[in-house]
Amino acid sequence: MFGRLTLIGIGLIGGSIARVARRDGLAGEIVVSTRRQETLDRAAELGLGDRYTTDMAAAVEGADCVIVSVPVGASEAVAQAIGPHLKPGAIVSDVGSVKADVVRQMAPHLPAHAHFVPAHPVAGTEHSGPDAGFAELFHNRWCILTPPPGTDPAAVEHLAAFWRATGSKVETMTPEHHDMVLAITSHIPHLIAYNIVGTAAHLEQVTASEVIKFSAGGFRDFTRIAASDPTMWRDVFLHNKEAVIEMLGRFIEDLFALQRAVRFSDGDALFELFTKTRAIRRGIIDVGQDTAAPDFGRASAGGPAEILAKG
Ligand SMILES: NC(=O)C1=CN([C@@H]2O[C@H](COP(=O)(O)OP(=O)(O)OC[C@H]3O[C@@H](n4cnc5c(N)ncnc54)[C@H](O)[C@@H]3O)[C@@H](O)[C@H]2O)C=CC1
Ligand SMILES: O=C(O)C(=O)Cc1ccc(O)cc1
Repeated sequence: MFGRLTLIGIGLIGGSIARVARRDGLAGEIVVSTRRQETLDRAAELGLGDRYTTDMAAAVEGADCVIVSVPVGASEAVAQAIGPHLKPGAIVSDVGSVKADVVRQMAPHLPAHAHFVPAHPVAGTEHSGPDAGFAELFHNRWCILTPPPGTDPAAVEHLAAFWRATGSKVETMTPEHHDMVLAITSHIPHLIAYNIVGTAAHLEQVTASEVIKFSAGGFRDFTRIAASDPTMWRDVFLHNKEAVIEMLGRFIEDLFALQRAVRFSDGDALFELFTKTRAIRRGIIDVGQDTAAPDFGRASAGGPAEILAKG
């Protein structure tokens, strides 16, 4: 796929790209670069690359493709460091969970002779660091590309082919649309998990040991998500503010409608909503993962507030 692939940042995502690229021969040479020597040493122990350096400028020299896998708040500093050293025709990409702000941070520092194709593999776990990666992470998961208008179609197709070779399914959209969709499907679920675990931890009448002891499946699932990396998630919320606030507004409206239904014992409204949400889950399991990318324009047509308002 690429002669020389440079990975800047070698945590869960960079480490998973390294593993699948190595396993399936997707790159002639893998150069690994990260900020801290300790992380680089660990990556070397794990055999994730062919060459290792903390000097990002040196790491990208002669690279055919550079993939930046760092917390989104660090994107600008990385682009600044690597921009002047990219070879003509190099593809530069990232894996950030936020797209519009990453484009704003990186694009001004990249030379016109490189091709910038931002990407987001929608695949991950609550773990982080080079040990957390695994080659199968991207298998049958979506990877969203958000190339700026005018990007060389051949470069977009080259990166798309790389992601397909990792096992991903590829979809292209604008960064703004990406950020709105991911705000509701990923960012707000994480915010809710952080919030509910925080609320439980602050309860005065319930001890911490009771929270653990009596946590049913639902709460346990939230604690897994709330164990996600604090730096990464702080950066997601700082850099996708507008979309998160917009979607959070809708979420809060719907939550108030649900509170009202509980207060007034409106069993019919609750039953109707829960029936619809069950069908949505079954739809995801039956077809969603394997066929089309989710269409959130359609899904927003009959939200909880509308269903509950009718009841
Ligand atoms: N964790 C997940 O489930 C997913 C994460 N992402 C995105 O991938 C990116 C990387 O996330 P992970 O691999 O999970 O994180 P991680 O914490 O496992 O790895 C981050 C890497 O970036 C390096 N790094 C940290 N700060 C840096 C800085 N200021 N300058 C240069 N390098 C720095 C670290 O040394 C490490 O190698 C993030 O932008 C995140 O939004 C995308 C999909 C899923
Ligand atoms: O662990 C989970 O449940 C996730 O949701 C993983 C994840 C985190 C961030 C992303 O941008 C994509 C996927």
